[in-house]
Amino acid sequence: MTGYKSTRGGIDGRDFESVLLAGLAEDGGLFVPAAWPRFSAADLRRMRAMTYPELAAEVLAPFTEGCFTRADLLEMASAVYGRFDHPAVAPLKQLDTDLWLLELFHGPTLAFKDFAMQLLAEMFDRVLTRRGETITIVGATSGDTGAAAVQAFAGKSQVRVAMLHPEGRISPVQRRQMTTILADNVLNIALAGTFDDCQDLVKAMFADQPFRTRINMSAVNSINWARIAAQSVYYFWAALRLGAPDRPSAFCVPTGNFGNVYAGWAARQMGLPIEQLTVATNANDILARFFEGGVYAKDGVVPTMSPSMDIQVASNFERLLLDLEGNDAGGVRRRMASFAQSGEFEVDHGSLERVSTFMKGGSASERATAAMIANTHERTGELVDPHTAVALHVAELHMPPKGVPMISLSTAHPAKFPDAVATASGIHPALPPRYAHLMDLPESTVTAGNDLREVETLITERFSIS
Ligand SMILES: Cc1ncc(COP(=O)(O)O)c(C=O)c1O
Ligand SMILES: N[C@@H](CCOP(=O)(O)O)C(=O)O
Repeated sequence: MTGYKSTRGGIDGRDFESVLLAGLAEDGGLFVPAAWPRFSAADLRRMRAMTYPELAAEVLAPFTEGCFTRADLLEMASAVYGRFDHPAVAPLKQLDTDLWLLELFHGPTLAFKDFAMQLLAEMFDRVLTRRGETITIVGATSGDTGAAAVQAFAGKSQVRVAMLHPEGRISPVQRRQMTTILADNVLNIALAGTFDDCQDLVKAMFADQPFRTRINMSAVNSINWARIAAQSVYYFWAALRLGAPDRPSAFCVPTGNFGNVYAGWAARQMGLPIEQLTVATNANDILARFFEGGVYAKDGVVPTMSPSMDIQVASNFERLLLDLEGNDAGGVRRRMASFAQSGEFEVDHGSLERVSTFMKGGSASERATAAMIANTHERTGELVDPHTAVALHVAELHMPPKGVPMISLSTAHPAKFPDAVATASGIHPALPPRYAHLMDLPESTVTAGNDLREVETLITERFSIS
């Protein structure tokens, strides 16, 4: 059975159910599997014939042993991915000889977050019913996680959701996807600050043990291991469609919190032949700079047309760091302490060289992003959102050797960012009919300062938690 440990070394031997419920480890670290399950080439060949739900059950089964059986997973995944708008769930489109787009925006809230969030909602339902417990999910969003979480958990009797977003820094469509769902178990908080401030507050609430216990706090950001596991499935799906395990593939991933690209790293650890993972950032380029020089140094967050990636502190980077440090949790603790104190740390040259053999980084300026939206439409007829355009720009800079397909992840529907897309391409992307009235519906949000006590009080008062 796969057991879980914390990246900071304070916890070992946890099972999936407690990792799912806890979200963040009690020592401040992130949960990772103590050992990676491995799929052989024969296993991968067998997976080629599977539907998306079957594949999800196959990939996730080793991670959920003791909590969910393969049959449970298949039941949940069939329900979840049956709700997606596209029959292929995650369709692949060829843009050029070796360049492909993996569309991950056909779920209920039009972004890749639905892949994991919808499944997490099913998992929480079953576990909480079994245990007779109620939890409070506290999350931070730069737009898409919040929309996906509110949609997935609204109206659930054993879950309350408090979602913090940076006021004025997400698109109106993203905001309205959260704030127009007027459910008693949902609290939207518009925070005076950046996404990083929101995420810091969530971590501070986790560190406030009495508060954490009082509200029975949980997480659905990608700090929760279940998010990463569920997101790794579409890497298998895409690579298998393009010839894995007999042909390697490369991925380019628009990146902010490093969850999505870490899910690709997880797929590679499980035996999927991924030759290259490219980390694409916008002007908030802490990760791109890391891959250039091995220094991870925080800078101010600047607003861009790809707001979901306006992030400087990439939570999941800590998971990769543990692998780079050769599983030395002490090294992770020291680096994270240095980061907390001075806003930076450095890895040694050997680690950087090792990771650079298969991980590349790059960033796209606002001008390059807009040009990529326009060019892609002109060349291929595809209208892409700004996050997808960032990835396509960086993919062009780091194309793998000829014959290896580069799969660039398309993480959001262009209609979530209509102004940026229209300015770049001259075309106004339309929302699907089910969102026809989104811009007319009443909203519910409270505002808050960047203050731990203020936000904690908002949460306990709103949900009448004594
Ligand atoms: C549309 C979109 N693209 C890319 C990202 C970046 O993904 P990650 O935070 O997993 O790096 C996000 C935010 O998570 C997003 O919402
Ligand atoms: N871009 C994200 C930020 C949070 O990412 P997560 O994957 O850790 O939940 C968003 O859209 O909210």
